[in-house]
Amino acid sequence: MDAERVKVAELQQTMSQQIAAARTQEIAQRQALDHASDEIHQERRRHARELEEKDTELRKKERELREAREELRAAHDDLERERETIRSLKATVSHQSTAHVGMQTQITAMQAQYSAANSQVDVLVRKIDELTFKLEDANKRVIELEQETREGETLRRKLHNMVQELKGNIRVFCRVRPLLLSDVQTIDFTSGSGLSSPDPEEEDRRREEAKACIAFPDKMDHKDIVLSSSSESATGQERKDEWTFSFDRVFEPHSTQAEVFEEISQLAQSCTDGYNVCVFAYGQTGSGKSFTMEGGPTEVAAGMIPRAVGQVFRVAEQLRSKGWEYKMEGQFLEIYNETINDLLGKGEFDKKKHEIKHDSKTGRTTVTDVNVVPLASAAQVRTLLSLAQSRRTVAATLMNERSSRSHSVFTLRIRGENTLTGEACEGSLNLVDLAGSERLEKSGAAGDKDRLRETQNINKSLSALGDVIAALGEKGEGKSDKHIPYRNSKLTYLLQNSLSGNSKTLMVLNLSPLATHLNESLCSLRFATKVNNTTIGTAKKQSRLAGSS
Ligand SMILES: Nc1ncnc2c1ncn2[C@@H]1O[C@H](COP(=O)(O)OP(=O)(O)OP(=O)(O)O)[C@@H](O)[C@H]1O
Repeated sequence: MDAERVKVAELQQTMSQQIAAARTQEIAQRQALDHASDEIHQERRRHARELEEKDTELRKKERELREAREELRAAHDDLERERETIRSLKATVSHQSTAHVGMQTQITAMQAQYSAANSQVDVLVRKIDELTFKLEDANKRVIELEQETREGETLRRKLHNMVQELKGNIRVFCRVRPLLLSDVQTIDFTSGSGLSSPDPEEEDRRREEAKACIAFPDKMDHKDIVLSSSSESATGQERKDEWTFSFDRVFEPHSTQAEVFEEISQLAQSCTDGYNVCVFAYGQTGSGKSFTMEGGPTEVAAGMIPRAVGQVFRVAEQLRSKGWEYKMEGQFLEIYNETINDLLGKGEFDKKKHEIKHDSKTGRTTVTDVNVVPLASAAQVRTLLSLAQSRRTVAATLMNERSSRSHSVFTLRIRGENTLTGEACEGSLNLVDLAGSERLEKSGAAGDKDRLRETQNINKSLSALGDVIAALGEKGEGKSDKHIPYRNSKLTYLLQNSLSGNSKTLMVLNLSPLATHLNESLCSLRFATKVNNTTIGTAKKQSRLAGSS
């Protein structure tokens, strides 16, 4: 038992030792376990951390992958676009290549052209040289021709004046005006057969009856006019009378203002050559003097004054290229009852007393206290003319309700200087509308004191004009000491320098076509014939020609 007990005690001890050893081992193992558990825990934490890091990294990689994919897509798109651009560039390049080939061909062609043009240029340069040479030659010729033209112009002036002089210094034109409606009405009125007839045949018959028998037989040169009348003698026999007159030119009733002016234009031109030109319109009241000289308001109806003035301005302008510079001035006077009125004056009536002065040295005539207007254009002259027209003394007579009872004298003075040739000239153009030339009993003036005085004055001055012309004619025929009665009337005294010597005169005789005016027409024709037969100053003409430059 004790053995047992010792055994048990030994067992117990062994067991206790074992237990203690087991405990120590357990503690050790536990410690090892704790340690291992710690390590596991740490490992886990580390692993978790690593996992987390990996996760973060993964997410980062995924984001980067997404971004990379995005970029890839964008790059892909870019690439597509680039490809597209490249495709289009390739197309352009191929197009350009084609164009280039075309251009190359063109360049080759152009080069060929260029070299051809170059050869042409060479030819042209040679031609230009030749032309320059010719141009220099031509320029020299132009200068020579200009010189010749100037000399030709001087010669033309000489010849022009020679022709005018050969025609005679005083020329006479005769113009018969057409029958007017008012003429027929006047005849109707006096014959008492009613003022207007609706019957055209009756109208024609009356027109024929009203007309004087006037014929124009010279259809070539238009120089003759024949008046005829038939009457019954006391014994009942028919008596026929015929009168033939010849003038420088006869104008029939249908003649236009332009046709009349054509004949006068050369004469008007003389004043730009330094001559005094005088154009008179002569004839009984209502015969068409004012119509001839002033004319109507239209271009076609414009009379000799506006046409002559227009021509003078035109010629002056043309002569400018030949070195001529002209200055022009105008005056417009009226002689009424032997008194001078200034038609360009300011007031309603001209109350000033005007005197006529002649400068024997210069041959210039001036009238004191009258307006002399510098003229710059033909249009300005037209304005002056209408101003003067409104101021003219117009009085009624039996024969023409707008009868002008005064002489009107329009004077255009022209001074010219040639800067190239050194020539100078001074001329004047006098356009005179004479008062009606009818006799006393016809004008109905006999019963009216004022009209009687007017008519006497008109007749006095017209016969003074006739006397002056006749005396000038005698002087021209050799009576060098013949006295010329210029002072017998204001009209002749005013026109003294334009009627003699260095002057050219034209008288336009105006005739009425009416049978009732036949006697008056015959008187006018006889006066005009006397004037037409006058030749003035032949000797003077020659000396002027010889001396003129
Ligand atoms: N050639 C013509 N063509 C058309 N009408 C004309 C012509 N000549 C004159 N007449 C007309 O005859 C009328 C008288 O003419 P104008 O007034 O010119 O006469 P006049 O001789 O000047 O008269 P006065 O001596 O009274 O001034 C006017 O109505 C005018 O228009």
